[in-house]
Amino acid sequence: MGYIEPAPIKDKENPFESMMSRFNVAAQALGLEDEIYNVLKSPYKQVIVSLPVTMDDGSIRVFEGYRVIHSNILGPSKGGVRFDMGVNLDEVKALAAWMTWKCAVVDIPYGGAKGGIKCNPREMSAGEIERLTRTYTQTLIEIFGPDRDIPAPDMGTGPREMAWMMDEYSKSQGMTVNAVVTGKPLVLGGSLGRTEATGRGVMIAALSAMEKRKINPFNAKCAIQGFGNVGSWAAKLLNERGVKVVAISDISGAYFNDNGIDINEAIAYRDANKNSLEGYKGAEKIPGDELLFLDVDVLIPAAMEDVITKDNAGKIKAKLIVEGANGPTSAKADAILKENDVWAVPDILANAGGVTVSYFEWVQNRLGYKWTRERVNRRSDRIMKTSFNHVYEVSQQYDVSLRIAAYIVAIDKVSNTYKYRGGF
Ligand SMILES: NC(=O)C1=CN([C@@H]2O[C@H](COP(=O)(O)OP(=O)(O)OC[C@H]3O[C@@H](n4cnc5c(N)ncnc54)[C@H](OP(=O)(O)O)[C@@H]3O)[C@@H](O)[C@H]2O)C=CC1
Ligand SMILES: O=C(O)CCC(=O)C(=O)O
Repeated sequence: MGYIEPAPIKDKENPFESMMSRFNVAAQALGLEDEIYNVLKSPYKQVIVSLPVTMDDGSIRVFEGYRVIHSNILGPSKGGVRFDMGVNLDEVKALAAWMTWKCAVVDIPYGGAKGGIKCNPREMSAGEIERLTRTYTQTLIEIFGPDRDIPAPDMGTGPREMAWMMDEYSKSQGMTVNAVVTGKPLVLGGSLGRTEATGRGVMIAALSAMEKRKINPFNAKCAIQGFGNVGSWAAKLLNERGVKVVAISDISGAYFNDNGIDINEAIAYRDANKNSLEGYKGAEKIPGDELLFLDVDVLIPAAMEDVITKDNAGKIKAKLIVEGANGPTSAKADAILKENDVWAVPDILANAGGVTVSYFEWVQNRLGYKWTRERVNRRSDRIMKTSFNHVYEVSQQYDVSLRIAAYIVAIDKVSNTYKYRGGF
């Protein structure tokens, strides 16, 4: 009985409904036909699997796993796999739909998918995680494929899990198929630049938005929630470009230093401290939630969904929110942010650097050729800048927020492609 789940968090907005309410506004602005509206709002495939795994003590535990393919209109579906106790079908459905819109916003030829396993990897040994990852891959072997559905890392997963997935899939095909997942270790065909790609894209989106809002990076203060892959890379890269990062956080709490945190020191501390900032002395420890309400120019939520809600959006002092995480702002908070003239660079634009470099990884695997880091960064920076400028122009043209503009760009692209393909 050691595996009783925590009680669900009450009053959380349903992430799929949150996604749909933005989709509806954008669909209306575009005058989307009912027939296409119905196709785009419905996930194409939703799979729930039971995954029996032998634990280290010899017991067998059954985990619940998911893979949702929201759309394959633009191409094979693409999206990460999350290992977390909060994983549930509505969350995975929302995350899969966001992948469809994200790939469309940055104009890469993928549909959207997402997967996850309800588990707590922090309480599992490497062997248990490996068996779970391999069982998940094996159970969904018919779904995955380099031309069908291509997983990648998300919260709680990384290159290690992608290596196991690639190996398990390859064994089932009797040959090495490295293009079946992205975010792999370099030796298995991973791309230079993928590890930092999402944080790098967040940095480009933040600097592009700061320019439009006339915030000088060299005078700007920034707070970042979440110090995992996305948050720590965004912190490091923004800091290198002059932005003072005054607050960071992880599950252990938030850490504030108005003179600026030494990000390289914080990363080294985390890496030497079982991946946790607990006990970090380079800043004052403050309650985790207070980070959101600090007097900063830029706020980067880079941890999880639904942290900026109708109940706390009014307390945000930042002029700019750049969404490193997927779905950090609930739909009901949008109006409050608009009223207070807080701009939000939405997830489907701001964190698209990750999937962009995943696309480059897949292209390199298929070419059997490796690009230099410089080429990867140059091309992904260009895509992020071009996409930001496009979304900004659409927001001016339709007089809507950057979020609704990004949905307009995405829905327009997917619906036009659908019309050309027809017959779905
Ligand atoms: N990795 C990628 O390429 C992409 C990720 N994303 C999104 O970015 C977000 C973060 O993903 P990623 O960085 O990969 O995940 P990681 O697992 O690497 O990091 C998550 C971070 O969030 C922290 N965190 C979790 N809960 C809280 C909390 N309640 N308060 C403060 N911090 C918290 C974790 O702390 P601790 O370690 O202590 O648990 C950790 O620092 C997710 O929404 C993901 O979907 C989006 C696009 C691509
Ligand atoms: O890199 C990828 O393919 C997907 C990353 C992801 O899951 C995301 O952007 O949310």
